[in-house]
Amino acid sequence: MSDLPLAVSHLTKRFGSFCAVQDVSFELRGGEILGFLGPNGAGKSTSLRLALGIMQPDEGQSRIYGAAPSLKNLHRVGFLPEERGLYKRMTARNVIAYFARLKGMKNSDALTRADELLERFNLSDFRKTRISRLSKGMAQKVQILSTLAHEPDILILDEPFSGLDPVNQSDLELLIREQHARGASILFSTHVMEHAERLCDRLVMMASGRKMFDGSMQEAFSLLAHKVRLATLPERDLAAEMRETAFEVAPLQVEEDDAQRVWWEVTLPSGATSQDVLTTVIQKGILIEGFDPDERRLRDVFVSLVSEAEQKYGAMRHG
Ligand SMILES: Nc1ncnc2c1ncn2[C@@H]1O[C@H](COP(=O)(O)OP(=O)(O)OP(=O)(O)O)[C@@H](O)[C@H]1O
Repeated sequence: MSDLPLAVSHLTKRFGSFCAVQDVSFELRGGEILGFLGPNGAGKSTSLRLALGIMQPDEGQSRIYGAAPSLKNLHRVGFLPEERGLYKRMTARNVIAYFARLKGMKNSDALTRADELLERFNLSDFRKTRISRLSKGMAQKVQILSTLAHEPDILILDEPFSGLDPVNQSDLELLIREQHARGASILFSTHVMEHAERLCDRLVMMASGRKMFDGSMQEAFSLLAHKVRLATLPERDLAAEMRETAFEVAPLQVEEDDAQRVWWEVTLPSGATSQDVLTTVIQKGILIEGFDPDERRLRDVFVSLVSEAEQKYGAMRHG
């Protein structure tokens, strides 16, 4: 039996002539946090439903610890679906305990666990409040707690951050880290790159129904040209003076700034570091008046892959 918590291969799903998911393969490895990224309509939720056997693929297969999804192995999974919904007339405490019991916990243990989780996430005052009386964000927190109350080995969270305020988003990040620390393998989907940047070991990026990237955060960043910004005194023409080097330099701002500096953007060849740029500039006797190291963000990788997918595959998705 495979040790891989989740492995999907060549999943394809069509709705009529529309291809929601096309030949998608990826895996969730033991003990990792995997970010599942993609714009609206990319096929993330459909892929997760296919992965868990909630929906059947037209092609391809899914394996949870080496076996097709079944009641037996789904006990090891906590799934937060995209569509939220809890029994509105039940109290927060009972709803968490109910889901934990469904996944095999004893009633008394399930209630104790519900109390612990509600306390831990500042919802103790609401333990006897019906779901219908909770705010949307609170109800979502309760739903997330219901997903993980039975301490599953695998957590699959579809857009867990959406609809939460910044404080609750931080609480959720903490919760995900705690679940990771106890050994859970976690996959969460999001459009909010910052969460993925802070939490994930690896990323899978979807766009236009296809997998566009699968790799580490570092590998994602290496897809982008690495740039730094440098300021010089206005009399220096850094672009001209660096022409014979491996660095490509372009003026960033024609006007002098308040400190009478001009800014330049330097594109680094692969493997070069910010330090290499500084060394080269200093060796040329150019005074550096300002330095702004590259802040490559996942958002940039995302935008670039999404536009590539739309150009390549956008039209092919329909029929
Ligand atoms: N049951 C369905 N019938 C028809 N089309 C569907 C169905 N489910 C999903 N789709 C379509 O498949 C595409 C992918 O949807 P999916 O919900 O998987 O995307 P997503 O990446 O999760 O998007 P979002 O981030 O907006 O939730 C969308 O264009 C959607 O309209």
